[in-house]
Amino acid sequence: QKVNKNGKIKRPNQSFPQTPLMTMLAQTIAPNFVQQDPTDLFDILRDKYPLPNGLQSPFSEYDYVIVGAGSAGSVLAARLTEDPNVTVLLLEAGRPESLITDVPSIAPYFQRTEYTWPYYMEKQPDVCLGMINNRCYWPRGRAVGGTSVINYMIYTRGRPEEWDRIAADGNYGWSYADVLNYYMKSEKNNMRGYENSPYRGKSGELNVEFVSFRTPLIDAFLEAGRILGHPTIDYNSPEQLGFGYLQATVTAGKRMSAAKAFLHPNKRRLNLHILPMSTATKVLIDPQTKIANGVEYVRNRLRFEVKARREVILSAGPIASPQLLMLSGVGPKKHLQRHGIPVIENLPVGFTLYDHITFPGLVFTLNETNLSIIESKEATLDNIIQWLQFGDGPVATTGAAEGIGYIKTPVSNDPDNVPDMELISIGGSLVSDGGPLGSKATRRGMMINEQVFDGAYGSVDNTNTWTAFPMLLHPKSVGRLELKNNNPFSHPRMYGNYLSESSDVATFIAAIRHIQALAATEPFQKYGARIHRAQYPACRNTTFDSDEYWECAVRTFTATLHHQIATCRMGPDNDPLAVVDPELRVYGIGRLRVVDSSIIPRTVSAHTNAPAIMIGEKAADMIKRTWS
Ligand SMILES: Cc1cc2nc3c(=O)[nH]c(=O)nc-3n(C[C@H](O)[C@H](O)[C@H](O)COP(=O)(O)OP(=O)(O)OC[C@H]3O[C@@H](n4cnc5c(N)ncnc54)[C@H](O)[C@@H]3O)c2cc1C
Repeated sequence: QKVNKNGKIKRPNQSFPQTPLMTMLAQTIAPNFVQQDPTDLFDILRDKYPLPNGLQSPFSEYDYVIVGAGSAGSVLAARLTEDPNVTVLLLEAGRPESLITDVPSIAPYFQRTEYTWPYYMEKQPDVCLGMINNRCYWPRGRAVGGTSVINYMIYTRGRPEEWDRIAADGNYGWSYADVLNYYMKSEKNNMRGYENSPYRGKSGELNVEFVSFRTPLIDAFLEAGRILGHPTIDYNSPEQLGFGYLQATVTAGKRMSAAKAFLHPNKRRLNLHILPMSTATKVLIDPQTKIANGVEYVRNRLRFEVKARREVILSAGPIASPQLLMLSGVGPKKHLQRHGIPVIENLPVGFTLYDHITFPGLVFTLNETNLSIIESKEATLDNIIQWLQFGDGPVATTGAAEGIGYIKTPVSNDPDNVPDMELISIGGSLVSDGGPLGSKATRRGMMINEQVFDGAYGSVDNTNTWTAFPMLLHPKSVGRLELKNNNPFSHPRMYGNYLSESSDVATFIAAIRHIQALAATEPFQKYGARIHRAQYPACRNTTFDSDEYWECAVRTFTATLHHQIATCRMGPDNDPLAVVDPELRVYGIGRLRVVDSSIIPRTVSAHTNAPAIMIGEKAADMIKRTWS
């Protein structure tokens, strides 16, 4: 194949032709597999995943081929290869993580780096008005470790009622009691005070810790919560709703990605072959038998095929897994035909897409200095050395997120004790990394329009502030994912369809009122907390602090917290929107499963890293059972 100047394969709009000579040649040039990219200046800082035992190239056949070494794929590969007689190839498009991605406080930086798939939501006229080109940015992780290498490390599991509802829909094996076992299996709880909790795992590989550095603002948040009736609790315990200190996937102050937990310790297993920088382009499915038997992938600009004796498993995440299914002929018939893809199975791939959105613009100014995190003050050599040596200090903060509170707003009509909003207390706000020397990484990571930002927050940039991000847990609005074309290197079209239901807007406004009430309590008032009167171009005709103003504000800074789910929705066989069954097998196709956050069928009150890891754990047991 020809290669363009960016190192990307130039390919026509149809799948590229297989030339046997090319494949043979590729498979005999061993350095293509063992050599890292020689132009990669940061290679020295990265983890390495050579093939074990000095192997120069991968086998042509494995028991399992897993696509995507992300949160789910990493744990799945590790568990399947516990049996030394089982072989696994783990294909990953991204590179291994590095010393830099270990630094929790710079999490916002990674939303626009080589570790990111730079996806955008399709333009929606009434949201994301304050973003560059009025479009919301949907970055995903592209790394060994997947999105857990670029995320904010927040550890949450979802409420019992939510998982029980998923099970009640006909998804056997997915009740809260079932999933709790798998959450606990992965977890190594390192949080003082929770040692004897019956809900915390002790001997897993995934370290969960409190963040070692906190500002006084988190104690104000928790105290304000108690005043308004929210107890301070372990918010991941099933008993009640409340507020708590942030629980994070970190180990001694450093990021604990899924790769660090599950792949790094097992990289010398002879039966686990991990191939970074290898992009799957298609699942090979026999159109007659409808059985998946391998994967086509591209590495070092060359095309390869690998066979799977038992199963192919897609763990490429909520955007790439449905895309790969559709490219392979599994998806909505008419849609595939429109793109010239031969249809093997007609399934509603991409028909359901939920996301968790937030409004990051509710900023409270404070009248004391040295309260909140201000990047330009914290970025000192002393602090960096402190973190390198001891894993604490301001560099250990997970992007300044410090606490979480679950609330059920007055507009909720949920009959159960299920929250409709999560509040994330920040030891600062969107303005904390501004100023002349500031990185502005948070606003840039969200692709906020700088002019709109400066107009709204310029007067308080780089000052002491507090905010809580309200995260809409159970949106009624449903999005959709489609192919743009049949080129595996194109990004799909993603429609968030945000705030298209009025109840979603009402829930946001109710949450904003609740955050205002928290800020009005004594713990915040002793710091002189005052709401900042941000002015947005689109909201000029509204009165500040009216419901109309807040709706407009939310539609201006409509930011995703990156929890897209349900694009390969799990469901029983009578669910017209289901793509996989409760054992994650793709309907109508043999030996093909999807194992990642794309299968979560309904919204849960959780950031989706821990759920994805839980899904990988659970899938490993289901797969082992199938083949035992
Ligand atoms: C900026 C950001 C912040 C977040 N913060 C949090 C947080 O604080 N807490 C939390 O719980 N969740 C958070 N999330 C969400 C969470 O991290 C993800 O939902 C979760 O990691 C998804 O796991 P997954 O296994 O479904 O997919 P991923 O972890 O995304 O893994 C998919 C993998 O497949 C690879 N891949 C894709 N296509 C191909 C292909 N064709 N060939 C080979 N490999 C391929 C990708 O490169 C990736 O490594 C955040 C997400 C983002 C983007």
